[in-house]
Amino acid sequence: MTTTDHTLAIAATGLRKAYGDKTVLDGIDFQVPAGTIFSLLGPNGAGKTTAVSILSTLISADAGQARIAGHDLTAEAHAVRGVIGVTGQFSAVDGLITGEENMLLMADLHHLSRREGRQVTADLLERFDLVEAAKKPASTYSGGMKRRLDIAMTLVGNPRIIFLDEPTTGLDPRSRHTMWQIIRELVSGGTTVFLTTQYLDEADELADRIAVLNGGRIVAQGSAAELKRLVPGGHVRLRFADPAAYERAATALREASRDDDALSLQIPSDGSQRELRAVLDWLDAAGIEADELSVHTPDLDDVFFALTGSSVPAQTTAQTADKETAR
Ligand SMILES: Nc1ncnc2c1ncn2[C@@H]1O[C@H](COP(=O)(O)OP(=O)(O)OP(=O)(O)O)[C@@H](O)[C@H]1O
Repeated sequence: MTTTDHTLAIAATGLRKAYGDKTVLDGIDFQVPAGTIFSLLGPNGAGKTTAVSILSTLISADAGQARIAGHDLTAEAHAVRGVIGVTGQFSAVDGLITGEENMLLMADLHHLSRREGRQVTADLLERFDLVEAAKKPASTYSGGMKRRLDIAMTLVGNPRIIFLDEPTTGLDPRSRHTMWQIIRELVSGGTTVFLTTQYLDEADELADRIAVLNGGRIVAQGSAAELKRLVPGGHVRLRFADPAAYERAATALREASRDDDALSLQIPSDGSQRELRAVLDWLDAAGIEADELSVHTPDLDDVFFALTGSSVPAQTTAQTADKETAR
């Protein structure tokens, strides 16, 4: 890695944590460059929340070290708290008071003057589309509104690094997309985001780097594209309208698997330009024209399954868009 230390928002080495004889984190290492989104992806109980709790100084690790914005997690815990914001699964929102009052309370906690507090609150309520709801008790907010308020409250302290622990769990598809948009905007403004999720499509959409956590260990780490290359499953699909052309192609292309009903052939491929060109050249040389050619690259579902051996949460499978690209 070429990144020098001061450009790293988070650097963790050998983090361990056990509860009794149950090892939750078994020595995990990762680095998060400033201004990027890092996603810790793992099934229920993998240890994601534990990792966030350690990195945000809520609990201490049994072993290992971490630096947050250059500050040592244990020796400089106070400085660490000054640069981070945390939005957890259990919201900090107080339902009995209004959204605006929740924000003002946060401004007080950060020792902002009354004027500053009012200004920041007004700006953030506007930015998170909560102006209309601002004077209503937060208990009347929808799940998506509560999450937005929660993040807005986290931003009052102007943190450079934000930990978002499963920010879209339980949200409907529209609210999830709004949340993704919010996260992207945060990062384009220079904030670093450490995101935990059990949703592969979420990590795929947002993260610059993804670490797959399973059984207390990071079993793979890389960009979504790098992770997808770890697993087989890529192929090119040729579809024919003319049964005779289909037959000719199927006879000549022995390695292809056939789907006689759909008149389509599937050829294993890594989806690279070179392999795609080979298929096109072969079609040209044989004088066969396919009516449709599509490339399927393995998606994170395939990766997750291959790495963790566990099945993917049902919601994720349903929401994962078809990754086929047709021409
Ligand atoms: N305070 C605690 N005492 C004992 N066990 C704990 C404690 N906190 C967490 N655990 C255990 O550690 C494991 C990891 O929990 P953690 O909450 O970090 O997982 P997670 O990946 O965030 O899962 P989820 O997606 O369900 O929130 C779980 O088996 C959990 O039961």
